[in-house]
Amino acid sequence: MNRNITIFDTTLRDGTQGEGISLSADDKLKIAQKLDALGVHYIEGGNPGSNSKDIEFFQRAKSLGLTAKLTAFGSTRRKNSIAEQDASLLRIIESGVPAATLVGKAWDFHVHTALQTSLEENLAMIFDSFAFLKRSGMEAMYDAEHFFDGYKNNPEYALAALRKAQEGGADWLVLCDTNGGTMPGEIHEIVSRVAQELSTPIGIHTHNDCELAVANSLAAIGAGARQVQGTINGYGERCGNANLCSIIPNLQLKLGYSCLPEEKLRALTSTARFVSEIANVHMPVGQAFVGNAAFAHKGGIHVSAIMKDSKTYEHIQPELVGNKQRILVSELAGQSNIISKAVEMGLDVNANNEKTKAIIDRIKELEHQGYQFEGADASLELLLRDAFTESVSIFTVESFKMHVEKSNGNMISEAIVKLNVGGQQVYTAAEGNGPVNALDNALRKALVQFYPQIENIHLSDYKVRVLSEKDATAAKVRVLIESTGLDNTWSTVGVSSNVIEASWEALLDSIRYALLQMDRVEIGNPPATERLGLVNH
Ligand SMILES: CC(=O)SCCNC(=O)CCNC(=O)[C@H](O)C(C)(C)COP(=O)(O)OP(=O)(O)OC[C@H]1O[C@@H](n2cnc3c(N)ncnc32)[C@H](O)[C@@H]1OP(=O)(O)O
Ligand SMILES: CC(=O)C(=O)O
Repeated sequence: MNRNITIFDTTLRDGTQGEGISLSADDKLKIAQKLDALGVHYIEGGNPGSNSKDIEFFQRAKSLGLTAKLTAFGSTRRKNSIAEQDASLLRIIESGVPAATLVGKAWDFHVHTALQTSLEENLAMIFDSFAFLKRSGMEAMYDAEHFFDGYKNNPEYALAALRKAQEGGADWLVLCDTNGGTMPGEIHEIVSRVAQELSTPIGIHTHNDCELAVANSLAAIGAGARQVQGTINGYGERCGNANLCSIIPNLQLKLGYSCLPEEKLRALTSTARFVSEIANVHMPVGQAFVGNAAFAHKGGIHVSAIMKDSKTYEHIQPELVGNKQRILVSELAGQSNIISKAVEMGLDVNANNEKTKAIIDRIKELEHQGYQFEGADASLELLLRDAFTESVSIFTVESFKMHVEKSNGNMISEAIVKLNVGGQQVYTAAEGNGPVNALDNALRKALVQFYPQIENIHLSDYKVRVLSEKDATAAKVRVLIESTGLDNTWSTVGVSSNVIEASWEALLDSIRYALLQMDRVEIGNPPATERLGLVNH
């Protein structure tokens, strides 16, 4: 039996039908290149009959030299018209791509209600449109819209629609679960019947309205479909399309089908993250296979076993899909979490070390106070280095002052910091577009003469969360700061009942971590406020 599966990516077409997703022509070109590098077989670039951005995309994509086949999307000709004059079909041919996908009705209810035409006219629309594209020398796929709903309502008509596309010369019959309401058992049964009735290869296109798009795609492949359509991260209309980032590894690593060359499968995680960045859609950390937490271990019992053999809590090796194992440190940690993290940092730590037990207790206590270290790797590293290495204090903070004023309608924030850097007292003031920005500017200004690379670091994210009584011992705020520079990104945390103090704490950790990265000096080791170098404030 042929176990090669054709991967058809529609991130650039159906993916952009997802709420909140809008891609420029430049974005689309970048994503197309990434998809090509991943090794997908077809890239549906858009709908040239819909808008000029998609026309521009197809025009510019010609020079990309893609290995994947670019595909343009459109619908069957309009009712009571002729294919040769249909604007949507003409735009597809003009786009110059080798392949086209035409959506056409397969549900009698839709023909009557949405198209408001006769069942015969819809069949003629399908036949004429494919015959025209084939005469124009294109490869052509039939996206049989609402095929499963149509089949359940009127199987003979749904099959007749497929036969018309086949007679017109369609190269693939792609069965669509457009409303996403079909169950995996039904998909298997219906695809099996289609595979018996028609000779043209079958594809599957599912939507995720019942959270079953991946399961339904796998069911269709099991019943004989050989092309699977989907999007990166499952973006798409309403609840989304079938997620190729789950379908591909499930087919290839679990079910023994061949979708992508093994080495290309390793690009899956970076592709998913790249597309999420360009689409500006946050990726769920727990996204299967490619999420940041897909192989992250938090519970002490899990980590203890993972260190003996990662198969104990991992269903595949994360590297197969380009992801990696992560060990999280939190109040649920045991000594295995701490040891594994410390070893990752190159620290010499063993299980029976008194310091290990002390630092676990300290982390649990800090988490109880509202700190959260799994999202603040750099603060955690400082804590562990403080605990396990000889330390040298780089600077101490003698005081800081904030001044916020509204003058002539303008808000002004000014910060003054007094530091002691290697015995030398430094006193600086700086303004900022808010108190935290002013503090950050004043701190850098004080340190830049000693550590010029600090100029290259900036705050890339700032989050404040109010902790309720149930999260901590008293109402407080937790500030998480993400900093970028030195070819790296790191996160730090601060907690206080005062948002300025919590921000200051996270800022100091960020700067101390940066200095550590610069490999100039070791970071200081004081506990609590001293840990932050805050002598007085
Ligand atoms: C299941 C899917 O995801 S299908 C793809 C859905 N994606 C999109 O719709 C995004 C791109 N769409 C567009 O830019 C526009 O809708 C266009 C350019 C295609 C059409 O725009 P308009 O001509 O203004 O029509 P409008 O969007 O209001 O309505 C769709 C028309 O297409 C007709 N139509 C729908 N499906 C088909 C089909 N398979 N074959 C032929 N005609 C169809 C409808 O009957 C309706 O015609 P009517 O105006 O005579 O009632
Ligand atoms: C064609 C398509 O996107 C659908 O039927 O869902």
